[in-house]
Amino acid sequence: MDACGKDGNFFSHPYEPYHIQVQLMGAIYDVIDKNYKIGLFESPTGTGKTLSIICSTMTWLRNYKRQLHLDQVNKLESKKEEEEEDDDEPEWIKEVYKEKILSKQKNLLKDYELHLDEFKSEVDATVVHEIKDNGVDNRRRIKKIKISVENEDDDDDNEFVPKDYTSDGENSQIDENLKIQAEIRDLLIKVEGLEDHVVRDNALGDLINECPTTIFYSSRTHSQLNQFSHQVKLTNFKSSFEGVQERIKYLPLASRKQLCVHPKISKFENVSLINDGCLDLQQNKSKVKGKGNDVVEGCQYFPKHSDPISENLVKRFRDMTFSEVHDIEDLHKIGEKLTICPYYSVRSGVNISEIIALPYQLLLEKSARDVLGLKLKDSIVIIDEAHNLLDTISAMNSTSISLQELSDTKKTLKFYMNKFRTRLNGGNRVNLAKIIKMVDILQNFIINQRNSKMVTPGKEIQILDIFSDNNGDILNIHKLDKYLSVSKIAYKIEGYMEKITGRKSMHRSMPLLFKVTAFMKSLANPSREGKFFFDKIGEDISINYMLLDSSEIFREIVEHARCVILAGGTMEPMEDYEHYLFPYIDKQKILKFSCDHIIPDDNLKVFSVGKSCNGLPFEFTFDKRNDNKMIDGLGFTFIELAKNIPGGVVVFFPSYKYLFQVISQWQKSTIYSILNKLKKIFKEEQNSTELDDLLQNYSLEILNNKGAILFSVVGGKLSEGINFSDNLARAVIMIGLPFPNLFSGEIISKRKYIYDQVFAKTQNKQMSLEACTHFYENICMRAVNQSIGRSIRHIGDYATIYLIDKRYSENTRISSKLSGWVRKRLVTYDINDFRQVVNTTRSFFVNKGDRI
Ligand SMILES: Nc1ncnc2c1ncn2[C@@H]1O[C@H](COP(=O)(O)OP(=O)(O)OP(=O)(O)O)[C@@H](O)[C@H]1O
Ligand code: SF4
Repeated sequence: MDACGKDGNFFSHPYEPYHIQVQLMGAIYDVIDKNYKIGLFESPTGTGKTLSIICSTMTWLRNYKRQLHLDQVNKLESKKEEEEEDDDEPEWIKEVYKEKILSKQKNLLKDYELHLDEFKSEVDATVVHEIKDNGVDNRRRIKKIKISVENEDDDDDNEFVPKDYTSDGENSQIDENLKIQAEIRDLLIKVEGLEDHVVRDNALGDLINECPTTIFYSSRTHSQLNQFSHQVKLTNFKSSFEGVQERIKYLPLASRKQLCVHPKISKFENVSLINDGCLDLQQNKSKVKGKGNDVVEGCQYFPKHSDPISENLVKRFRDMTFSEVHDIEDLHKIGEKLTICPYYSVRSGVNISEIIALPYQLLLEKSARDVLGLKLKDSIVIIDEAHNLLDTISAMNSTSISLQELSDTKKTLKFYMNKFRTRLNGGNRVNLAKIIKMVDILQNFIINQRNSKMVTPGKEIQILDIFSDNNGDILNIHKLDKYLSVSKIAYKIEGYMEKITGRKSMHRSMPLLFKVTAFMKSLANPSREGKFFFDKIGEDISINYMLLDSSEIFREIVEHARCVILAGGTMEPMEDYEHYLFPYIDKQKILKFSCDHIIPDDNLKVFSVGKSCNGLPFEFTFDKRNDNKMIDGLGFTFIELAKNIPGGVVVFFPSYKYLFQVISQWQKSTIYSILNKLKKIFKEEQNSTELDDLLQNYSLEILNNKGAILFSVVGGKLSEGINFSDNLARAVIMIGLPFPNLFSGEIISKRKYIYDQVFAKTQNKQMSLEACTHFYENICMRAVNQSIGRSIRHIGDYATIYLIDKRYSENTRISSKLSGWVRKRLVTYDINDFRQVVNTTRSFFVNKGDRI
């Protein structure tokens, strides 16, 4: 039970909750119920955080809804009394009246639940399973229907030519009157036998949710969101009306990348291309040559508002979605089955939902929220894996372009212009020429600055300087920005280049022309809180635009929501969120809670190792880390540890470069081969795509032999999201402190910004410098906490952690920034006495029953 007597039953937890889960659920409930504005929660991975979040928020919501119903009845009753003015009705009549109003609402919910029951069996029996079991047939059907669209591989490349453009942007209106071919729709209905359903009155669901509060759950990756859906599936909550079985109304939202069912558009790897491809389809009536000269306008899956058949399909989609808890993949299948676009159809469920799960992008961007119709007012906003939230908001609003990229873009644009010159109207030609000119201006600016030795990382750039000796101006950028948005030219050109070169630009995180487009948009609309500056990537020079203050973007969410909950496995140090994410919030309105781990105290030991086994001090600072004697000392220390640790050992290095430097040094002597014999060495490669193979081979080695050692990099592919339970990591070793590069343009700009902000407030140099140091250290320590949290995954798990650098023990500010559950298990001993580390390690594992 928590301090207020709430236990697992109160929260309808599907398991017997761990002690810390009860505490966490109680604290989250309090944030919502006691009108805190912000909750900051750290719950180590493996402690069932997701269920704690779901159970506490849903319990509160259902309690709130019950109370809301009673309040509504009381309000109506008082209104009636006021109108009738004589209040001498007996109490029992009032009760009957109340009962009557309540049962009306209750019956609505009951009817909707019964209505959903019908869909549930249908979804189970026909959609999900049929597609799984019988996928080939379904896919073939869909292929057949869309054959005309597939055949649009026109010889004359029409699809890559933008629609005629005029400068007043008259083509910018999305044509709302696009018609989805009636014949195709009829054909689909015949194939699917949907007539019965579409004529059914599906309006029931529209009425059932009068609660103004929705729970928004947001996480970074698609797999985290799916994991959340699976945890929601495990739960069941007390209904908001006695005697009615009330389902959780759960709606997962995603981008077109996950939800587009168009056979061609959905094939693009890159979300920008899918977005523009979809919008382009809707903007342009694409005449398509197919069998029987079919003409398809827009996307045939796009829901059409004035078409009753289409509207009914959307409602049907919504009810199938709510018939049980579904994940994104299910929604995709339901959309395919109903031949209605899931990306657009999900919006019909927004007002009924109790929990909406969505990726960061859709929550954090105002335009995305508006398009989806998400109302944050009075809502409970949960941001999971929130340790990178500041960086994520900054990255979402930052852009960059390098000299090399500008040069490649110019070549591509010129090539495209030559190819399509005769088919581009005047408006397109003029604007493409202007884009080339703008690229020229940027290129020349960088080259001139470089030649005048004016380029240093972090050096601020004023937009006006870029345009000072040329005739490009800000007005032009605004016009170009509009052209880029309306014409979808980046999509057209990238699509064409991919076709002729076979080059998969779609595989890049962002195709080049989209990058240039995004950068030009920043030039056109820089935020007050953003800055332009130079940076260097090897020999290449870039101009970066970075949002330095994320709090303004986040402010609208905080101000509208009832409360915002930031949760994560490693949230410490937490002060950055208060300083840089919601500095305007009164501290009294913030509740912070850092959970212990579920493991018993003696299942984890943490050592800070200040000296090697041969007595050399460990200090992996930038200046000292190249000392080969220290690197050899590290090797001997590893050998000693490897002799005394069972199973797998995961090691985190501060960078790939340093990892390879250390290995090549060890290979010069016998260190590498001795260690490799004790535990086979595996290492993460910077550009490797074969992570699964690496992990599988590492696991197999541990299973079959004496264990293995895995070298990886902080911030690399293995430091987040991958869990090393049990024998996969009996030890985690952290080498040094992974500070980001102090001389990168990004860090220089951020530190300067923080300094200026603090100085403006305090006029105190010392305090301003300290704020910069804290900020810099916090980035490092969050990364340390994230990496070392990989090894303990469940209540019975046990491991040791070695923090290899004397600064971990000598600098108390550093050790105070370790996660609470790690800090409290730091072994106190003479850090210069390595024997003690070895002996304690040995007895730790012997006590656990391991054979060393
Ligand atoms: N009290 C409990 N008893 C048994 N199993 C539980 C309990 N609480 C949660 N679980 C289950 O344990 C599994 C692991 O949960 P896990 O710790 O990974 O969730 P999490 O803390 O949200 O993880 P992460 O921080 O990695 O997102 C889940 O399948 C969950 O259903
Ligand atoms: S309307 Fe839907 S299915 Fe059609 S292209 Fe757009 S996202 Fe894809």
